[in-house]
Amino acid sequence: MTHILLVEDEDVIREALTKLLSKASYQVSSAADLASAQGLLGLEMFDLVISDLRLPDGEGIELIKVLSDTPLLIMTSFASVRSAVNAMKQGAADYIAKPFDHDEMLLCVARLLRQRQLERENQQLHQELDQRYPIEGMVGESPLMHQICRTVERVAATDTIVLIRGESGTGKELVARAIHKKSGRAQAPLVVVNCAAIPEGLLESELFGHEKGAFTGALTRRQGLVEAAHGGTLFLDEIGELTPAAQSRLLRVLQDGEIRRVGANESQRIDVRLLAATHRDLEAMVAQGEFREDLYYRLRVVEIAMPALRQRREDITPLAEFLLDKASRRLKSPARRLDESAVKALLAHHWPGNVRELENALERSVILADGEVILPEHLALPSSEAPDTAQKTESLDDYFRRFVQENQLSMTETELAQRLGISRKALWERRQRMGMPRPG
Ligand SMILES: Nc1ncnc2c1ncn2[C@@H]1O[C@H](COP(=O)(O)OP(=O)(O)OP(=O)(O)O)[C@@H](O)[C@H]1O
Repeated sequence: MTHILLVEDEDVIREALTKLLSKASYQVSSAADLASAQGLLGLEMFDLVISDLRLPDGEGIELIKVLSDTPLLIMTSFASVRSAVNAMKQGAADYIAKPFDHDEMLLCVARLLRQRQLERENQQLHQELDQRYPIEGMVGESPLMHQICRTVERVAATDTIVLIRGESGTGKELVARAIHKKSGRAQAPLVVVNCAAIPEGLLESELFGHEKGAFTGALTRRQGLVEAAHGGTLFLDEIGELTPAAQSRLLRVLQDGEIRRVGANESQRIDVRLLAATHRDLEAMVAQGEFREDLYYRLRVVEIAMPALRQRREDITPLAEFLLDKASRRLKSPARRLDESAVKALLAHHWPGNVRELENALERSVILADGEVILPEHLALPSSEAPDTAQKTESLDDYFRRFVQENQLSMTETELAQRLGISRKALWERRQRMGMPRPG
Protein backbone atom coordinates (compact mmCIF):
# COMPACT_ATOMS: atom_id res chain seq x y z
CA MET A 1 0.00 0.00 0.00
CA THR A 2 1.26 3.47 -0.82
CA HIS A 3 2.47 5.15 2.34
CA ILE A 4 2.21 8.92 2.78
CA LEU A 5 3.61 11.06 5.60
CA LEU A 6 1.54 14.16 6.29
CA VAL A 7 3.14 17.00 8.27
CA GLU A 8 0.73 19.75 9.35
CA ASP A 9 0.49 21.63 12.62
CA GLU A 10 -3.17 22.68 12.35
CA ASP A 11 -5.19 19.82 13.80
CA VAL A 12 -8.30 20.46 11.71
CA ILE A 13 -6.45 20.41 8.40
CA ARG A 14 -4.29 17.43 9.40
CA GLU A 15 -7.34 15.40 10.36
CA ALA A 16 -9.33 16.36 7.26
CA LEU A 17 -6.42 15.47 4.97
CA THR A 18 -5.75 12.19 6.75
CA LYS A 19 -9.39 11.28 6.21
CA LEU A 20 -9.32 12.30 2.55
CA LEU A 21 -6.13 10.36 1.74
CA SER A 22 -7.17 7.28 3.70
CA LYS A 23 -10.48 7.25 1.84
CA ALA A 24 -8.48 7.28 -1.40
CA SER A 25 -6.79 4.05 -0.16
CA TYR A 26 -3.46 5.52 0.90
CA GLN A 27 -1.85 4.55 4.19
CA VAL A 28 -1.28 7.80 6.09
CA SER A 29 1.02 8.62 9.02
CA SER A 30 1.01 12.13 10.36
CA ALA A 31 3.15 14.53 12.37
CA ALA A 32 2.46 18.00 13.77
CA ASP A 33 6.00 19.36 13.64
CA LEU A 34 9.37 18.97 11.97
CA ALA A 35 11.02 17.01 14.77
CA SER A 36 8.35 14.30 14.88
CA ALA A 37 8.34 14.10 11.07
CA GLN A 38 12.11 13.61 11.05
CA GLY A 39 11.69 10.92 13.70
CA LEU A 40 9.12 9.05 11.60
CA LEU A 41 11.27 9.33 8.48
CA GLY A 42 14.11 7.65 10.37
CA LEU A 43 11.86 4.72 11.23
CA GLU A 44 9.76 4.07 8.15
CA MET A 45 9.82 4.23 4.35
CA PHE A 46 7.39 6.60 2.69
CA ASP A 47 6.37 6.98 -0.95
CA LEU A 48 5.45 10.64 -0.58
CA VAL A 49 5.75 13.36 2.07
CA ILE A 50 3.22 16.20 2.16
CA SER A 51 4.26 19.02 4.44
CA ASP A 52 3.10 22.48 5.38
CA LEU A 53 5.80 25.04 4.65
CA ARG A 54 5.53 26.83 8.01
CA LEU A 55 5.80 24.52 11.00
CA PRO A 56 6.20 25.49 14.65
CA ASP A 57 9.84 24.34 14.77
CA GLY A 58 11.03 25.26 11.28
CA GLU A 59 10.27 25.06 7.56
CA GLY A 60 8.83 21.93 5.94
CA ILE A 61 11.44 22.17 3.17
CA GLU A 62 14.12 21.16 5.67
CA LEU A 63 12.79 17.61 5.36
CA ILE A 64 14.45 17.48 1.94
CA LYS A 65 17.76 16.84 3.76
CA VAL A 66 16.57 13.50 5.11
CA LEU A 67 14.64 12.39 2.02
CA SER A 68 16.61 10.58 -0.64
CA ASP A 69 14.32 10.00 -3.62
CA THR A 70 10.95 10.38 -1.86
CA PRO A 71 9.10 13.34 -3.37
CA LEU A 72 8.10 16.22 -1.10
CA LEU A 73 4.87 18.14 -1.73
CA ILE A 74 4.79 21.51 0.02
CA MET A 75 1.53 23.10 1.15
CA THR A 76 1.59 26.84 1.39
CA SER A 77 -0.75 29.76 1.81
CA PHE A 78 -1.41 32.12 -1.09
CA ALA A 79 0.60 34.77 0.68
CA SER A 80 3.78 32.74 0.58
CA VAL A 81 3.80 31.46 -2.98
CA ARG A 82 7.20 33.06 -3.43
CA SER A 83 8.66 30.91 -0.64
CA ALA A 84 6.96 27.89 -2.21
CA VAL A 85 8.84 28.62 -5.41
CA ASN A 86 12.03 28.82 -3.36
CA ALA A 87 11.14 25.47 -1.82
CA MET A 88 10.91 23.98 -5.29
CA LYS A 89 14.31 25.38 -6.12
CA GLN A 90 15.61 23.54 -3.06
CA GLY A 91 14.22 20.25 -4.32
CA ALA A 92 10.51 20.00 -3.44
CA ALA A 93 8.66 18.04 -6.12
CA ASP A 94 5.72 20.47 -6.21
CA TYR A 95 3.64 22.84 -4.11
CA ILE A 96 -0.05 23.33 -3.60
CA ALA A 97 -1.53 26.62 -2.40
CA LYS A 98 -4.05 26.70 0.45
CA PRO A 99 -6.99 26.65 0.37
CA PHE A 100 -7.15 23.77 -2.12
CA ASP A 101 -10.10 21.58 -2.89
CA HIS A 102 -9.98 17.87 -2.31
CA ASP A 103 -9.86 16.85 -5.95
CA GLU A 104 -6.94 19.18 -6.54
CA MET A 105 -4.98 17.56 -3.71
CA LEU A 106 -5.80 14.01 -4.84
CA LEU A 107 -4.78 14.77 -8.42
CA CYS A 108 -1.52 16.29 -7.29
CA VAL A 109 -0.73 13.28 -5.07
CA ALA A 110 -1.58 10.80 -7.84
CA ARG A 111 0.62 12.67 -10.32
CA LEU A 112 3.64 12.79 -7.99
CA LEU A 113 3.31 9.11 -7.13
CA ARG A 114 3.04 8.15 -10.81
CA GLN A 115 6.10 10.27 -11.58
CA ARG A 116 8.06 8.57 -8.84
CA GLN A 117 6.98 5.15 -10.08
CA LEU A 118 8.19 6.01 -13.61
CA GLU A 119 11.51 7.32 -12.27
CA ARG A 120 12.02 4.12 -10.32
CA GLU A 121 11.19 1.93 -13.33
CA ASN A 122 13.54 3.99 -15.42
CA GLN A 123 16.34 3.65 -12.88
CA GLN A 124 15.78 -0.08 -12.67
CA LEU A 125 15.85 -0.41 -16.43
CA HIS A 126 19.09 1.55 -16.59
CA GLN A 127 20.63 -0.60 -13.87
CA GLU A 128 19.64 -3.75 -15.75
CA LEU A 129 21.02 -2.35 -18.99
CA ASP A 130 24.24 -1.28 -17.25
CA GLN A 131 24.67 -4.76 -15.87
CA ARG A 132 23.97 -6.42 -19.20
CA TYR A 133 25.79 -3.92 -21.37
CA PRO A 134 28.59 -2.13 -19.53
CA ILE A 135 28.94 0.43 -22.31
CA GLU A 136 25.92 2.66 -22.54
CA GLY A 137 23.80 2.08 -25.63
CA MET A 138 26.13 -0.60 -26.99
CA VAL A 139 24.34 -3.90 -27.23
CA GLY A 140 26.13 -7.15 -27.96
CA GLU A 141 26.32 -10.53 -26.38
CA SER A 142 28.78 -12.19 -28.75
CA PRO A 143 32.34 -12.93 -27.59
CA LEU A 144 33.53 -10.50 -30.28
CA MET A 145 31.50 -7.63 -28.79
CA HIS A 146 32.54 -8.52 -25.25
CA GLN A 147 36.14 -8.30 -26.37
CA ILE A 148 35.47 -4.89 -27.94
CA CYS A 149 33.85 -3.63 -24.73
CA ARG A 150 36.90 -4.73 -22.75
CA THR A 151 39.22 -2.94 -25.17
CA VAL A 152 37.09 0.21 -24.99
CA GLU A 153 37.29 0.20 -21.19
CA ARG A 154 41.04 -0.25 -21.33
CA VAL A 155 41.90 2.37 -23.96
CA ALA A 156 39.46 4.90 -22.50
CA ALA A 157 41.73 5.34 -19.49
CA THR A 158 44.67 6.33 -21.72
CA ASP A 159 45.34 9.06 -24.27
CA THR A 160 46.30 6.58 -26.99
CA ILE A 161 45.26 7.07 -30.59
CA VAL A 162 42.71 4.46 -31.58
CA LEU A 163 41.95 3.41 -35.14
CA ILE A 164 38.49 1.88 -35.45
CA ARG A 165 37.99 -0.19 -38.56
CA GLY A 166 35.01 -1.94 -40.00
CA GLU A 167 32.29 -1.87 -42.60
CA SER A 168 29.78 0.92 -42.69
CA GLY A 169 27.14 0.75 -39.95
CA THR A 170 29.04 -1.60 -37.63
CA GLY A 171 29.13 0.91 -34.76
CA LYS A 172 32.48 2.66 -35.23
CA GLU A 173 31.14 6.05 -34.17
CA LEU A 174 29.36 4.49 -31.21
CA VAL A 175 32.69 3.02 -30.04
CA ALA A 176 34.43 6.38 -30.46
CA ARG A 177 31.73 8.08 -28.38
CA ALA A 178 32.02 5.39 -25.70
CA ILE A 179 35.80 5.84 -25.48
CA HIS A 180 35.42 9.59 -25.06
CA LYS A 181 32.63 9.25 -22.51
CA LYS A 182 34.63 6.84 -20.39
CA SER A 183 37.84 8.84 -20.63
CA GLY A 184 39.23 11.58 -18.40
CA ARG A 185 38.28 14.03 -21.17
CA ALA A 186 34.57 13.28 -20.90
CA GLN A 187 33.76 16.78 -19.60
CA ALA A 188 35.61 18.40 -22.52
CA PRO A 189 34.22 18.40 -26.07
CA LEU A 190 34.12 15.45 -28.44
CA VAL A 191 34.35 16.86 -31.95
CA VAL A 192 33.11 14.43 -34.60
CA VAL A 193 34.23 15.11 -38.15
CA ASN A 194 33.15 13.04 -41.13
CA CYS A 195 36.04 13.69 -43.52
CA ALA A 196 34.03 12.26 -46.43
CA ALA A 197 31.31 14.86 -45.96
CA ILE A 198 33.60 17.91 -46.32
CA PRO A 199 34.34 18.97 -49.91
CA GLU A 200 37.98 18.27 -50.75
CA GLY A 201 38.85 21.93 -51.34
CA LEU A 202 37.60 22.95 -47.89
CA LEU A 203 38.95 20.04 -45.88
CA GLU A 204 42.22 21.61 -44.78
CA SER A 205 40.76 24.91 -43.64
CA GLU A 206 37.70 23.30 -42.01
CA LEU A 207 39.96 21.03 -39.99
CA PHE A 208 42.86 23.31 -39.19
CA GLY A 209 41.34 26.78 -39.50
CA HIS A 210 42.73 29.67 -41.54
CA GLU A 211 44.11 33.15 -41.26
CA LYS A 212 42.39 36.13 -42.83
CA GLY A 213 43.28 36.29 -46.52
CA ALA A 214 44.80 32.77 -46.57
CA PHE A 215 42.84 32.12 -49.74
CA THR A 216 40.16 33.83 -51.80
CA GLY A 217 37.06 34.03 -49.65
CA ALA A 218 38.92 33.83 -46.33
CA LEU A 219 37.55 37.15 -45.12
CA THR A 220 38.11 36.52 -41.44
CA ARG A 221 40.41 34.42 -39.29
CA ARG A 222 38.73 31.15 -38.36
CA GLN A 223 39.28 28.39 -35.86
CA GLY A 224 39.29 24.85 -37.25
CA LEU A 225 37.58 21.73 -35.92
CA VAL A 226 40.84 20.31 -34.52
CA GLU A 227 41.27 23.41 -32.39
CA ALA A 228 37.66 23.20 -31.27
CA ALA A 229 38.52 19.83 -29.72
CA HIS A 230 41.32 21.32 -27.57
CA GLY A 231 41.34 19.58 -24.19
CA GLY A 232 38.96 16.93 -25.48
CA THR A 233 38.73 14.30 -28.19
CA LEU A 234 38.75 14.59 -31.97
CA PHE A 235 37.03 11.80 -33.87
CA LEU A 236 37.98 11.75 -37.52
CA ASP A 237 35.53 9.46 -39.29
CA GLU A 238 36.49 8.24 -42.77
CA ILE A 239 40.10 9.27 -42.22
CA GLY A 240 41.00 7.59 -45.52
CA GLU A 241 39.39 10.58 -47.26
CA LEU A 242 41.95 13.11 -45.98
CA THR A 243 43.78 14.98 -48.72
CA PRO A 244 47.61 14.74 -48.76
CA ALA A 245 47.87 18.30 -47.41
CA ALA A 246 45.49 17.56 -44.55
CA GLN A 247 47.40 14.34 -43.82
CA SER A 248 50.64 16.32 -43.40
CA ARG A 249 49.03 18.85 -41.06
CA LEU A 250 47.49 16.10 -38.99
CA LEU A 251 50.84 14.31 -38.73
CA ARG A 252 52.29 17.50 -37.29
CA VAL A 253 49.57 17.68 -34.68
CA LEU A 254 50.29 14.10 -33.66
CA GLN A 255 54.09 14.39 -33.73
CA ASP A 256 54.62 17.79 -32.20
CA GLY A 257 51.32 18.57 -30.48
CA GLU A 258 51.15 21.71 -32.62
CA ILE A 259 48.65 23.07 -35.07
CA ARG A 260 49.17 25.62 -37.82
CA ARG A 261 46.20 27.32 -39.43
CA VAL A 262 46.16 27.60 -43.22
CA GLY A 263 48.03 30.80 -44.10
CA ALA A 264 49.63 31.16 -40.64
CA ASN A 265 53.37 31.36 -40.03
CA GLU A 266 53.22 30.42 -36.38
CA SER A 267 52.07 27.16 -34.84
CA GLN A 268 50.22 26.85 -31.58
CA ARG A 269 50.24 24.12 -28.96
CA ILE A 270 47.24 21.88 -28.91
CA ASP A 271 46.08 19.06 -26.68
CA VAL A 272 43.69 16.64 -28.36
CA ARG A 273 43.19 12.93 -28.21
CA LEU A 274 42.64 11.46 -31.65
CA LEU A 275 40.24 8.68 -32.51
CA ALA A 276 39.92 7.74 -36.17
CA ALA A 277 37.75 5.41 -38.20
CA THR A 278 37.67 4.07 -41.69
CA HIS A 279 36.00 1.38 -43.74
CA ARG A 280 38.80 1.61 -46.32
CA ASP A 281 41.81 -0.61 -46.79
CA LEU A 282 44.49 1.80 -45.51
CA GLU A 283 47.33 -0.67 -46.22
CA ALA A 284 46.33 -0.75 -49.90
CA MET A 285 46.07 3.06 -49.90
CA VAL A 286 49.59 3.28 -48.44
CA ALA A 287 50.86 0.85 -51.08
CA GLN A 288 49.28 2.99 -53.80
CA GLY A 289 50.71 6.18 -52.34
CA GLU A 290 47.28 7.58 -51.45
CA PHE A 291 47.87 7.61 -47.70
CA ARG A 292 51.06 8.63 -45.87
CA GLU A 293 52.85 5.67 -44.42
CA ASP A 294 54.16 7.63 -41.40
CA LEU A 295 50.65 8.80 -40.57
CA TYR A 296 49.33 5.28 -40.99
CA TYR A 297 51.84 3.94 -38.42
CA ARG A 298 50.99 6.74 -36.00
CA LEU A 299 47.30 5.92 -36.28
CA ARG A 300 47.46 2.25 -35.67
CA VAL A 301 48.77 2.24 -32.12
CA VAL A 302 45.61 0.48 -31.01
CA GLU A 303 43.20 -0.93 -33.55
CA ILE A 304 39.64 -1.95 -32.90
CA ALA A 305 38.14 -4.06 -35.66
CA MET A 306 34.36 -3.88 -35.66
CA PRO A 307 32.95 -7.19 -36.86
CA ALA A 308 30.21 -7.20 -39.48
CA LEU A 309 26.80 -8.12 -38.10
CA ARG A 310 26.75 -11.35 -40.14
CA GLN A 311 29.90 -12.44 -38.26
CA ARG A 312 28.12 -12.24 -34.92
CA ARG A 313 24.65 -13.55 -35.54
CA GLU A 314 23.99 -14.07 -31.82
CA ASP A 315 23.85 -10.27 -31.51
CA ILE A 316 21.00 -9.93 -34.02
CA THR A 317 18.13 -10.76 -31.64
CA PRO A 318 19.22 -8.65 -28.64
CA LEU A 319 20.10 -5.79 -30.99
CA ALA A 320 16.75 -6.09 -32.76
CA GLU A 321 14.86 -5.94 -29.46
CA PHE A 322 16.90 -2.96 -28.28
CA LEU A 323 16.52 -1.09 -31.57
CA LEU A 324 12.79 -1.88 -31.81
CA ASP A 325 12.28 -0.37 -28.39
CA LYS A 326 14.43 2.63 -29.36
CA ALA A 327 12.45 3.18 -32.59
CA SER A 328 9.09 2.85 -30.80
CA ARG A 329 10.10 5.44 -28.24
CA ARG A 330 11.48 7.77 -30.89
CA LEU A 331 8.35 7.50 -33.00
CA LYS A 332 6.19 7.73 -29.85
CA SER A 333 4.38 4.54 -30.82
CA PRO A 334 3.17 1.87 -28.39
CA ALA A 335 5.56 -0.95 -27.46
CA ARG A 336 5.96 -3.61 -30.18
CA ARG A 337 7.02 -7.24 -30.10
CA LEU A 338 8.80 -9.29 -32.74
CA ASP A 339 6.91 -12.35 -33.92
CA GLU A 340 8.97 -15.55 -34.09
CA SER A 341 8.73 -15.47 -37.91
CA ALA A 342 10.17 -11.94 -37.92
CA VAL A 343 13.08 -13.04 -35.72
CA LYS A 344 13.72 -15.88 -38.18
CA ALA A 345 13.73 -13.44 -41.09
CA LEU A 346 16.18 -11.19 -39.25
CA LEU A 347 18.49 -14.10 -38.49
CA ALA A 348 18.43 -15.24 -42.11
CA HIS A 349 19.32 -11.86 -43.59
CA HIS A 350 22.86 -11.04 -44.76
CA TRP A 351 22.98 -7.46 -43.32
CA PRO A 352 25.35 -5.75 -45.77
CA GLY A 353 24.52 -2.44 -44.08
CA ASN A 354 25.13 -3.95 -40.64
CA VAL A 355 23.52 -2.47 -37.50
CA ARG A 356 22.40 0.66 -39.35
CA GLU A 357 20.45 -1.48 -41.82
CA LEU A 358 18.90 -3.39 -38.91
CA GLU A 359 17.99 -0.11 -37.23
CA ASN A 360 16.32 1.13 -40.44
CA ALA A 361 14.40 -2.14 -40.89
CA LEU A 362 13.02 -1.94 -37.36
CA GLU A 363 12.10 1.70 -37.67
CA ARG A 364 10.26 0.84 -40.89
CA SER A 365 8.45 -2.00 -39.11
CA VAL A 366 7.24 0.32 -36.36
CA ILE A 367 5.76 2.59 -39.02
CA LEU A 368 4.23 -0.22 -41.10
CA ALA A 369 2.81 -2.46 -38.36
CA ASP A 370 -0.78 -1.79 -37.33
CA GLY A 371 -0.81 -3.85 -34.17
CA GLU A 372 1.53 -4.79 -31.41
CA VAL A 373 3.22 -7.66 -33.30
CA ILE A 374 5.93 -7.18 -35.92
CA LEU A 375 5.72 -9.68 -38.81
CA PRO A 376 8.33 -10.29 -41.56
CA GLU A 377 6.39 -8.18 -44.07
CA HIS A 378 6.69 -5.15 -41.79
CA LEU A 379 10.47 -5.46 -41.90
CA ALA A 380 10.35 -5.38 -45.72
CA LEU A 381 13.77 -6.99 -46.06
CA PRO A 382 15.08 -7.30 -49.64
CA SER A 383 13.56 -10.46 -51.11
CA SER A 384 16.58 -11.31 -53.26
CA GLU A 385 18.28 -12.71 -50.20
CA ALA A 386 19.14 -16.40 -50.12
CA PRO A 387 21.69 -16.66 -47.36
CA ASP A 388 21.87 -20.39 -47.23
CA THR A 389 23.08 -20.70 -50.78
CA ALA A 390 26.39 -19.83 -52.38
CA GLN A 391 25.63 -16.18 -51.60
CA LYS A 392 27.09 -16.72 -48.18
CA THR A 393 30.47 -16.26 -49.78
CA GLU A 394 29.35 -13.42 -52.04
CA SER A 395 31.50 -10.34 -51.54
CA LEU A 396 29.96 -7.09 -50.39
CA ASP A 397 30.63 -5.49 -53.75
CA ASP A 398 28.85 -8.37 -55.54
CA TYR A 399 25.94 -8.02 -53.17
CA PHE A 400 25.81 -4.29 -53.74
CA ARG A 401 25.95 -4.69 -57.53
CA ARG A 402 23.21 -7.31 -57.57
CA PHE A 403 20.97 -5.47 -55.15
CA VAL A 404 21.25 -2.16 -57.00
CA GLN A 405 20.72 -3.75 -60.42
CA GLU A 406 17.64 -5.62 -59.24
CA ASN A 407 16.02 -2.72 -57.42
CA GLN A 408 17.16 0.54 -58.99
CA LEU A 409 14.20 0.82 -61.34
CA SER A 410 11.62 0.29 -58.64
CA MET A 411 13.24 2.31 -55.84
CA THR A 412 14.39 5.87 -55.42
CA GLU A 413 18.05 6.50 -54.56
CA THR A 414 17.01 7.35 -50.99
CA GLU A 415 15.15 4.04 -50.66
CA LEU A 416 18.05 2.11 -52.15
CA ALA A 417 20.50 3.75 -49.74
CA GLN A 418 18.19 3.11 -46.79
CA ARG A 419 17.78 -0.56 -47.67
CA LEU A 420 21.52 -0.93 -48.03
CA GLY A 421 22.03 0.86 -44.74
CA ILE A 422 24.32 3.51 -46.22
CA SER A 423 24.00 7.23 -46.82
CA ARG A 424 22.91 8.61 -50.21
CA LYS A 425 26.37 10.06 -50.56
CA ALA A 426 27.96 6.66 -49.94
CA LEU A 427 25.60 5.13 -52.52
CA TRP A 428 26.62 7.73 -55.08
CA GLU A 429 30.32 7.20 -54.32
CA ARG A 430 30.02 3.45 -54.57
CA ARG A 431 28.16 3.73 -57.87
CA GLN A 432 31.03 5.87 -59.20
CA ARG A 433 33.69 3.51 -57.91
CA MET A 434 31.99 0.45 -59.36
CA GLY A 435 31.15 2.11 -62.66
CA MET A 436 27.39 1.78 -62.17
CA PRO A 437 26.02 5.31 -62.65
CA ARG A 438 22.43 5.98 -61.78
CA PRO A 439 20.23 5.16 -64.79
CA GLY A 440 18.93 8.29 -66.54
N1 LIG B 1 26.32 -2.49 -30.70
C1 LIG B 1 25.36 -1.59 -30.95
N2 LIG B 1 24.36 -1.42 -30.07
C2 LIG B 1 23.38 -0.51 -30.30
N3 LIG B 1 23.32 0.27 -31.38
C3 LIG B 1 24.30 0.14 -32.29
C4 LIG B 1 25.38 -0.78 -32.12
N4 LIG B 1 26.21 -0.67 -33.18
C5 LIG B 1 25.68 0.28 -33.98
N5 LIG B 1 24.54 0.78 -33.46
C6 LIG B 1 23.68 1.81 -34.04
O1 LIG B 1 23.75 1.66 -35.46
C7 LIG B 1 23.86 2.92 -36.12
C8 LIG B 1 25.15 2.96 -36.93
O2 LIG B 1 26.27 2.98 -36.04
P1 LIG B 1 27.54 3.92 -36.27
O3 LIG B 1 27.12 5.23 -36.88
O4 LIG B 1 28.31 3.96 -35.02
O5 LIG B 1 28.28 3.05 -37.38
P2 LIG B 1 29.58 3.42 -38.22
O6 LIG B 1 30.37 2.16 -38.31
O7 LIG B 1 30.25 4.61 -37.63
O8 LIG B 1 28.97 3.76 -39.64
P3 LIG B 1 29.63 4.62 -40.87
O9 LIG B 1 30.90 3.92 -41.21
O10 LIG B 1 28.61 4.51 -41.95
O11 LIG B 1 29.81 6.00 -40.35
C9 LIG B 1 23.83 3.97 -35.03
O12 LIG B 1 22.52 4.46 -34.89
C10 LIG B 1 24.24 3.21 -33.78
O13 LIG B 1 23.69 3.79 -32.62
